[in-house]
Amino acid sequence: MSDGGTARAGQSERDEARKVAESLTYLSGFGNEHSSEAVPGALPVGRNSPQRAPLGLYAEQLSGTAFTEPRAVNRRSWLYRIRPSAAHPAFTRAGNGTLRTAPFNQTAPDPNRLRWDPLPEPGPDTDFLAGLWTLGGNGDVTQRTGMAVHLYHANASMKRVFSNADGELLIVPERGGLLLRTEFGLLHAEPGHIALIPRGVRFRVELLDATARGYVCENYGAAFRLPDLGPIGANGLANARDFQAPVAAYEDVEGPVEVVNKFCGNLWSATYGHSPLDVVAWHGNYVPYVYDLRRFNVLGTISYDHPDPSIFTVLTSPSDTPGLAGVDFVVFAPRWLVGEDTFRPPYFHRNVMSEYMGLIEGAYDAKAEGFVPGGGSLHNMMSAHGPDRETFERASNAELKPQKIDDGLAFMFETRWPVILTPQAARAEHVQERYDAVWEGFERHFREQ
Ligand SMILES: O=C(O)Cc1cc(O)ccc1O
Ligand SMILES: [Fe+2]
Repeated sequence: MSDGGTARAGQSERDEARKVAESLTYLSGFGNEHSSEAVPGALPVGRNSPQRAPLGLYAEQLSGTAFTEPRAVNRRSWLYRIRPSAAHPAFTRAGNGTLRTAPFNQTAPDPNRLRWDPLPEPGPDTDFLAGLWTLGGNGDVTQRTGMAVHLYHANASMKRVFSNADGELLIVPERGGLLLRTEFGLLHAEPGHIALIPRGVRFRVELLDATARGYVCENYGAAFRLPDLGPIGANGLANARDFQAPVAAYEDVEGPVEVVNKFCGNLWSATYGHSPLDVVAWHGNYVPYVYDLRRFNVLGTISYDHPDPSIFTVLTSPSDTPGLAGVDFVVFAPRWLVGEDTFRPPYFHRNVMSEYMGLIEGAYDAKAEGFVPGGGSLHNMMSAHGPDRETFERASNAELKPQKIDDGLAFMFETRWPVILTPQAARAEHVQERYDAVWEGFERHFREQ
């Protein structure tokens, strides 16, 4: 096929995938006990593991938590599939590409404020998995602690299937829609949505546009959950009912399918004789999901001062110390600012937590320039940061009438441990050399009386 022919074939595949993505239906609710069958009668009734599962299917339990974890956090699903997952040959090592895993110990932890431009263009035929590029992270995958920050840039749909034994993947698209074909069914995520693939769940990413770009938080720790609301009450922030899980959908493919598994940092590959996305029915509460960040119910001050951004937490992965997250996912969504006698943008601060920020769209209210969609910044623990000079001057002198911030969508992965860079991130061509300059030139205004 000529190049033009390949491009046209790619376009018609994407059109097909988009049609599928736009006609999906979902099950709603975070952490619910869902059940779904693609063929009526495929789910056993009244038991999980009958002597013979309906329709000649094989039953399998997928455990996301230890069997004995408390009921409120216990996560598992029962899958009814055409072939047992166990039916596969040995995995052999594959190249890791630009994907890296904790422990991150190849660079000296960096106290500097750092900022990157977007990733460069991907090479030809780069699928989502090959397009993953690790910026850094913390913890130790073998201890199931910590997290990694990845970015991705892809221009081809995956033909292979991927699963990650190392942690869950929180995907934050910034450019290009995604169709995620998972064992549980199909999910559609556009920029402004997030998609979450639990640890160990197999999936394939198909592109709905010519290129796809975005961010991934890989969470080695406890599964993301909704934060407690405390005095906020029973509603608000991300509402549980807006999280959407797939309905069962299966591929009945006999023939070679490459399955790639990330295990303790390395990619391993095996060629199965069938598609492992062959789950005809399932039930349980360990499921992939999507969420539209524009549904986030943003709360803030209606009197004075700038609240801490924990009030914008969408999902949190608790650690063993109450209130101290392994990682929080925080969104800065459109909102009104009304604080009186208040410096309204983010304040200057030094934080014991480490902050990686990305931008999905538009601009962010603490930075006048240089923080661009697809780029990112890292303010490691205790590093001094906040508004750049231009933002400071503007906000200090602004007339404080009610103001709608609706020109952007930014987010933060905030973690209790410093983010240690990979060598490729430390030396990247797209690192901004003079980021410190955004805090240069603050005038001295101090007067003793
Ligand atoms: O640094 C940042 O821009 C993130 C941030 C936002 C905010 O509103 C308050 C504190 C904070 O760390
Ligand atoms: Fe900050």
